Amino acid sequence: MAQVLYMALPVPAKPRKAASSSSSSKPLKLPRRNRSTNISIPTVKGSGRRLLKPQKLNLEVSPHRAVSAVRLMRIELGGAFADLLNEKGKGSGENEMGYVQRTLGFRTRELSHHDLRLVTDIVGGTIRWRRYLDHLINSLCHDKDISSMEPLLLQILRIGFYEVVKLDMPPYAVVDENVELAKVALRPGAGNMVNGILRKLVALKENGTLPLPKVEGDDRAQARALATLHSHPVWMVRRWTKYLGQEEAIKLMIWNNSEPSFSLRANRASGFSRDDLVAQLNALKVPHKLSLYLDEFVRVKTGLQIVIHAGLLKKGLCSVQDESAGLVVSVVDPQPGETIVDGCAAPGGKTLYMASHLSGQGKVFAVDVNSGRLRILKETAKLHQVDGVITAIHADLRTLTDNEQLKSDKVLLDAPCSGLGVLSKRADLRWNRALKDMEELKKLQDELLDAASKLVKPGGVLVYSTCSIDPEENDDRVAAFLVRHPDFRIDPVDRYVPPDFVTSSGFFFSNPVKHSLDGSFAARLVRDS
Ligand SMILES: C[S@@+](CC[C@H](N)C(=O)[O-])C[C@H]1O[C@@H](n2cnc3c(N)ncnc32)[C@H](O)[C@@H]1O
Repeated sequence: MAQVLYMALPVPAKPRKAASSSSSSKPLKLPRRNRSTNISIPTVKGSGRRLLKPQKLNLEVSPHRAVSAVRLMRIELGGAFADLLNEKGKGSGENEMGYVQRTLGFRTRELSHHDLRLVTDIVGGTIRWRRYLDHLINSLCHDKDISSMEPLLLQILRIGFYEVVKLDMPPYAVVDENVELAKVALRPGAGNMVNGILRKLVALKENGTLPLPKVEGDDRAQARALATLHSHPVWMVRRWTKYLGQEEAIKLMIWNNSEPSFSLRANRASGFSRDDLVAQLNALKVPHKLSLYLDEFVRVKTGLQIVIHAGLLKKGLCSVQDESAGLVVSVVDPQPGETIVDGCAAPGGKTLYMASHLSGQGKVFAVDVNSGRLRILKETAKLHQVDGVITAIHADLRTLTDNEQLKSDKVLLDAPCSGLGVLSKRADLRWNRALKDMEELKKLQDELLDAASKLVKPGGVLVYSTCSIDPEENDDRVAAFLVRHPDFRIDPVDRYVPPDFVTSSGFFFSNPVKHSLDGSFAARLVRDS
């Protein structure tokens, strides 16, 4: 009965062993004990209680490390999206326990909100720093090539290395906990190996002799060293060094590796003002700052989990939306009574914001080729009480060019892009992009621009936007478009966004390093009457 109660109530964290900042030369001894137990876990389903079949419950392994290791494996092997927001639902702690059970062979206690926060930090950080961590692991495992290492063992090592080197956690606790995880989830020998390697790392760190590369030699060698030191793919370092210079490229990588901050947009279509949002954030004790640029936006550095758990998003009172995305909508400048095509609309961040500007008069045609993402858009539109002005269209934009009914005052093309402007929020993205993607993306962007232009009424406006900082996806696409479509001209955006965001060509550009926002781009193009 005591164990049943244990599952039903929030469980206090396992008492930590005394942390030590010095690394003793003695091998770390782990107490021999029975680490798992078979118990029945009662769950409440609907109105009746249902007894699940007995599950192996492990009370010794730290739950957030076990969940982090399994999530990292899923992301790397299965390509699962790094759900850094950790909303309840798919990818959340609750569902994840099933993956833990299947992967490790045991469950841990359920995750508390604090555990979920730790999972988010560890998973995000370990992914961001993967190249750097792997370099260190490789250097310390002379006899083992990490590409042939068991996937779970590698993830446990990465977590331990990240905690020691980047989180500066007490080494004793990190070694002890990760050794425990490796022993229980793999075998005692794996625990011994983790023990030996982590202890070597701790010693090197304390002596200030981590084996890191020097930035020297020719351009290629320097790019390789920087790529390791700042944990990015070499091709990105080379590209940014070419476009921005080495100093700015380094600043950008430092930004991409920093903890992301988020903005919230109060949904005025639900009658919820920014003052209302601020009052709620004060009540929840979530630190925040008003946006300097947009009336409905508030910046939140920490405490997003609290906002999510308080249900503000689920009630449609606000959205998580970066100010840079809000400023793209400012470039569109939606007005009541207008018809607007959002050509690549899902999951709908900009559609919903544009719709909220229409005050119930006008129409947004939200087109997207991805039915799943479009479904999310439709559901959120209802929640945000703007579904009356939104018509969702499941189609490839390139097939809609002859549709007279869609000819609109304004067309927004928020094109599929590399996402190189949002790497601080999308920790996994840098490893999922390749240089060859850029060529395919540019071709798609040109085709979509051509298609979008056919839906603009004479005298109407086409806004082309991306969440990329790469000139080849931004300025260059616009320049190529204007050559193909001499009936369009640039309308400088200085009437729509603060001067700090206006480029010399009259485009909108948010620079992550300069503005502390996601990187995004928008060009406003007017069609001849
Ligand atoms: C950058 S995302 C759009 C984000 C969206 N505007 C927002 O603010 O939430 C690009 C979208 O383009 C869609 N897409 C890609 N190719 C498309 C095509 N040929 N026709 C229509 N939509 C397309 C993708 O499914 C994806 O949802």
